[in-house]
Amino acid sequence: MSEPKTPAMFELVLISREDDVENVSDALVELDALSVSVEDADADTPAEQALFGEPGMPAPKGGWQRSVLRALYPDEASATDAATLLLAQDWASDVHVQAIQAVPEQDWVRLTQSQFAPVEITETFWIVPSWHEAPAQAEQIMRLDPGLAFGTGTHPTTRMCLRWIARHADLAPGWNRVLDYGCGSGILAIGAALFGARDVDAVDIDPAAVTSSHANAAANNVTLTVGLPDKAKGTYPLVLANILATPLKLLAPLLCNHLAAGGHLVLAGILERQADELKAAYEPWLKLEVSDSEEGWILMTAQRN
Ligand SMILES: C[S@@+](CC[C@H](N)C(=O)[O-])C[C@H]1O[C@@H](n2cnc3c(N)ncnc32)[C@H](O)[C@@H]1O
Repeated sequence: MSEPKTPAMFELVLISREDDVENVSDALVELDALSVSVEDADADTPAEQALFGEPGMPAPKGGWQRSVLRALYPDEASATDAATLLLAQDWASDVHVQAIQAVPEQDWVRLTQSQFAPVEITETFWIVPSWHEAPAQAEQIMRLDPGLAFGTGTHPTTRMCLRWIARHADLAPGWNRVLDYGCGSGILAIGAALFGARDVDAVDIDPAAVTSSHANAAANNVTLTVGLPDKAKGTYPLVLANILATPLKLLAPLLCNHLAAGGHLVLAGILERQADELKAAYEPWLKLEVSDSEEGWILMTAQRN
C-alpha cells in the first residue's frame, strides 16, 4: 500500500531592500503565510555580505542589502492574493515578486528529521533523536529531539560540557548534588544524571527551557529538579554553566558561592579570545583553566580548594 502524499504547496518569492524586510515579513504573516523565511539575495555572488556577531549577541548589522523572502501558502490563489495585497501597500514600491511557484511534494516531517542525526560526544556516548536507531558503538545514550530551548548536542559548547562529564564519570559517586545553571533543554543536567549524579538541579531564566527540561528528563527516565534560577540552593560538588562570556562574568560570585569545597566548576559559551577576561573575573575564588576547545569555543574549568 502506498503512503498518502502531502499535497504540493505554493511559495511566493519576493526581493526586498534591507529597510523593508521587517515590514514585508510582518505583512506576509498578516496575509496568512504558513511560514516566512529570509535569506541573502546575493548569497554565493560577489555581492554577498557577511553579517558577523557573537552567537547569542545582536549582529552589528541588522540585515542584508537585498533579501529574498519565501512565504509558503497552501495553494496558488492564496499566494497570488497575498502578492497583490502586499504590492498595493504604498511602502512596498521597492518590493519585487520574483516567483509564485509550486513547492515540490516533500515529506516535511522526514525532511526536518533527516537534518538531526545522532551526535557523537565520545566514542561510546551519543545524543540520539527519538526517530533514530542508536549507533552500534553507543553504550550510553541520551534521547533528545530539537525543541524550543537551546541544547541538542550539535553546538560545540554543549558537546564540550558533555564530554567533560563523560570523561570525569569516575567522579560521579561524589556528585550527590549537581547544578546546571542556564539549562536550556536540560541536556547537561540529564547528561550528569545519566553518568550517575544524584539530586540534579536545572535552572534557567527562560520558562520555555523549564518546560523543555522537564519533558527531556522524562524521556530519559531521569529525575531533575527544574525551575527558575531561585531554585538553586546551597552548595554543589559540580556546577555546570554554558551561557556566554558576559553573563558568566556577572554570575561569577553567584556560581562560586554555589560551589562546594573541592567541587568542580565547568563553564562554556566562551570564545578563545575571552579566556583572560574570564580568568580575571573568577580570580577572587578560583583559578580557571582552559581544558578543551572546539571551533573557536573553549571550555574553562576549575576545582575549588
Ligand atoms: C547556550 S544555552 C545552553 C543550554 C544548555 N545548558 C546547553 O549546554 O546546551 C544558555 C541558556 O542559559 C540561559 N540563561 C541566559 N542567561 C541566564 C542567566 N542569567 N541565568 C540563568 N540562565 C540564563 C538561556 O535562557 C539559555 O537557555
